[in-house]
Formats: sequence, structure tokens, C-alpha cells
Amino acid sequence: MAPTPIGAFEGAKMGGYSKRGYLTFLAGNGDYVKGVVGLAKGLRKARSAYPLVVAMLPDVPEEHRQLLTRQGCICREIEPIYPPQNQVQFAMPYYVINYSKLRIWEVLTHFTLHISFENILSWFHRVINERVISFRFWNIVAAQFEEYSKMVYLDADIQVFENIDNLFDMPDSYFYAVMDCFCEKTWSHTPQYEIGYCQQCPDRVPWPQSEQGDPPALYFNAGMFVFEPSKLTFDSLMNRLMLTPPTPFAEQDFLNMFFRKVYKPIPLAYNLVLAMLWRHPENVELDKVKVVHYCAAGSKPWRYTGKEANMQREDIKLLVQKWWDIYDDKSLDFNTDEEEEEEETIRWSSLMAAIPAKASLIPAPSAA
Ligand SMILES: O=c1ccn([C@@H]2O[C@H](COP(=O)(O)OP(=O)(O)O)[C@@H](O)[C@H]2O)c(=O)[nH]1
Ligand SMILES: OC[C@H]1O[C@H](O[C@@H]2[C@@H](O)[C@H](O)[C@@H](O)[C@H](O)[C@@H]2O)[C@H](O)[C@@H](O)[C@H]1O
Repeated sequence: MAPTPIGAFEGAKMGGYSKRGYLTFLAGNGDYVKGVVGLAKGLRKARSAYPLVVAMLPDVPEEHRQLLTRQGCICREIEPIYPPQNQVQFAMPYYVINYSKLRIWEVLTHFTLHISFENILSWFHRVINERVISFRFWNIVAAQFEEYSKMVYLDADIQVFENIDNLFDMPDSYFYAVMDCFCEKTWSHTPQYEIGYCQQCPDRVPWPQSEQGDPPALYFNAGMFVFEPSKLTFDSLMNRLMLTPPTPFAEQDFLNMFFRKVYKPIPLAYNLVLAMLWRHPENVELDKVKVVHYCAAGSKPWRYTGKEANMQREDIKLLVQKWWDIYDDKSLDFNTDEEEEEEETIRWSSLMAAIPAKASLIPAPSAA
């Protein structure tokens, strides 16, 4: 079997996490878990350097959790978040569960064991030179809490076809996401849809400033964004949420309102909302697209029937097949146990080989 490309999940396996990670959200016992498996394998194929964390609601069944763990994902159960009591008609009835996505701002901490190489050497030094066998395990193991300082959130109906690790290197303290499109029927409740205005082509039907005042602020699709987890931000989000009447696009509308002053648009290549293919083809260079968001009705690859509007398009059929090519690719599965053990053995033997043969060559530990 071809070795799994070095990438995020190797880091996870070694127990060493960077302070960065990809993050997705999973709710319920339905088929979105297939989306997460596909995303995990896509990130691996793109040789991403960071782990995939899955923030999941308590209703995700154990078998789905085990499936995702076997695919190298880091599963984190989160508490649901519900909007204030309301009668709003969400654009899609199930959008109410997407408010729980807001939980991801709570600092994601996990307990990791970092085995210090220096401490192992000093332990061997004492054993060989001072004939002292010290099993003070805590001497060679430093337990360390670590939190994720920057994360890239990706909906489970997204696939990453090319490496996007560069997003983590963008300047801190901003909220990065791709602009959405207002032209689909799901926007029929808005003035911009009524007018025919869309931020993707503001000159096609100009915003009637004299009658309607300023055009809507730049608005992002909340299926993919770069953010910095922070308990402070989370508390502020929750306080504001309780004061904000829900709207049709649920947490997406709320996030756009909350982050509007620090929102920075990034190129469409990082989140191709499929409707862009028929609403604004002039803005799409398909061969440059790195991330595809299967959010158009009927486009979820694992449910694709081709019956809904636009689903018989050649580009849609190609993108759905590309998703399946990754999902079905066994070489992209996370290492099996025996391969993992073999790799662990190789790692330890190369570590031991690095230790000088003679005690005298072992550097005396630096004076405390
Ligand atoms: O039953 C569901 C519905 C949604 N989701 C999560 O919520 C995200 C947003 O929902 P969806 O993708 O349906 O929204 P869209 O972008 O298609 O409007 C999904 O990608 C999943 O990550 C989920 O886990 N289970
Ligand atoms: O809960 C609101 C959702 O709003 C967004 O989905 C919409 C939005 O993109 C519209 O612009 C499209 O027309 C529509 O197809 C699509 O479903 C996010 O992708 C999703 O994660 C989630 O936040």
C-alpha cells in the first residue's frame, strides 16, 4: 500500500500538534459524516501540514466518531448553541443547528504529552555514568496544554483539492473568507435579490444609493473562513447573539454582522460556492480553484442524483466525480494500525541510533 503522505495526521499521530489546525463541524447521525471523511482524505492528498479537528454535537453516534478517528481526525464534542427564541423562517429549516458552529471560538485545548529529547539524554546519562536508575517519569515528560491559535474552518460539504496551508500565514486579527453571491433563490427574502444587485458584479445592476442608502457591507460565505479561537471573542459572540434577532441565513448572517469591521475578502479560489458557475461564470477560473463548496441544492456528492436544477452541467458532474475519486481512494486512508506500529518502530530505532554509542559522548545535562 502506498505510504500515507506526510501531513497533518502524521503530526497528530506523533502527539505533537502545531498551534494551527483545520476544523469542521458535524451534527446528527446522517450522511454528512461522509463529507468529513472526504475532507480528511482531501486534506491528506493536498499534503496539508495541520490536523483536522471535528467539532461535533453530542448526537453524532459513536460509530461515526470511530470512523473519523480511524481517518486521523481529532474529534472534539461541543455543546449545542441555539439562537434566542424566534419565529424566523430560516432559508433552510435545518440552519438552526448551524448556530452551534459558533462554539468553535471557545479555545480548543487538548492534553498533549511532549517527550523531551534533552530529558531522555540526561536520563540515559545518569543511568550510564551515575548508575542511577531514575524512573521519575515526569522528568522526561512534559505535560503541556496547548491551544489552537489559528484555524481554518471548512464545512463538511467542502473539498480541498490543493494545499491551502498558506492561509495560516496571513496577518493575525482579521477574519478571512470568500464573498458570497446574492443571486440564488435562497436570497429571495433580501432587497439585493429584489433589486438584482450582487456584490460579485456590483456594476451589472448598480445599488440604488439615492433610494436605498449605502449598499450592503461585503458579505462572506460562512462555509469556509480563517479565524483565531479565543474565549474572549466567544463570550462576546454569545452576549451579542442573545441580543440579535435571528435571520434567514442564521449564523452566517450573525457572523457577517459580528466580524464586519475585520472581515477581509480572499479569492474565490478558496471557496467556490457552486452557484457562481452559473451566476457569475466570468468570475470563475475553474482550473485555479483550490476549494469547492458543494452547497448548491442537489450538489452534495454523497447524495448526488443529478435531478436538481444545474446538476446536469458538465462542470458539476466533473466536480462531483473529483470528490468521489478522493473519497474512494484507499491510498488516502489514514495509516492502518500495523503500518502505524511499523512506522513507530522505525521512528524509535532511528531515535536510539542518534544516541552516541559511548556514555562519554553523551553531553552532561546543562547545569540546572
Ligand atoms: O445534518 C447536518 C447539516 C449540516 N451539518 C454541518 O453544517 C454545515 C452547513 O450545512 P450545509 O452544508 O447543509 O449548508 P450549505 O452550505 O449547504 O448551505 C455542513 O457542511 C456540516 O458541516 C451537519 O453536520 N449535519
Ligand atoms: O446557516 C447558513 C448557511 O449559510 C451558507 O450557506 C448558504 C449560503 O452560502 C448561500 O449564499 C447559498 O445560496 C446557499 O446555497 C448556501 O446554502 C453557509 O455555506 C453554510 O455553512 C451555513 O452557514
